[in-house]
Amino acid sequence: MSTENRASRIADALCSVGWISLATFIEADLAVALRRELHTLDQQDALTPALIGKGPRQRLRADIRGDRTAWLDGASPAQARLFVQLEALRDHLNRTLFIGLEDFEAHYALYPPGAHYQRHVDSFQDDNARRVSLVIYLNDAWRRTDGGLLRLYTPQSRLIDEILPESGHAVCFLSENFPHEVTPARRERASIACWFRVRPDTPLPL
Ligand SMILES: O=C(O)CCC(=O)C(=O)O
Ligand SMILES: [Fe+2]
Repeated sequence: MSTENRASRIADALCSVGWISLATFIEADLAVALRRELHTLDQQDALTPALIGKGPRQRLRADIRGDRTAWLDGASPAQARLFVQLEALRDHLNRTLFIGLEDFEAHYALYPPGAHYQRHVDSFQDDNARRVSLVIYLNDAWRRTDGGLLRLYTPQSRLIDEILPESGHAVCFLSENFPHEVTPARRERASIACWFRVRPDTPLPL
């Protein structure tokens, strides 16, 4: 599927049901290159325990989330390739949904065995700039028994789907509307989480 077709499937889903799970968001060789880079960063101790909250409220809570993360800057060849796709998606969503996504931020996340991420929504109490969440998975041959499932809920807390974090797969949803959690992983779990953002203090669409 072309980048344009993929983007239009995502746009259609976001404006109808508000979420989509995609079996192939990035090509297999790009997933391999990104996973290698993530492991190199880990070996260099460049990943830091993820914090929750924002600004002065930020704190470390391994009981809430146990992953280690590193922001992407788009500089390496693999990241540059990914950023072209993310930028094309941002542009497409803006042209079709008129949501004014100004930029995106993306981080690598590595969940060691035993780590999880409690149920949450991706926008902050005092900052709702994040409008679209996209998580891309980088793990080979993931089985349900490996845990580490993304459980996605409706705004009314009904379970919608459980997504396996299999290499190349992605899930995309409206950041404010869909609570979600990562169940405890039984093996190391690698991913990239991205958030497309509007300018701060933009009112929510009616
Ligand atoms: O890795 C996932 O499946 C979801 C991660 C997540 O919810 C987050 O980083 O906000
Ligand atoms: Fe999240």
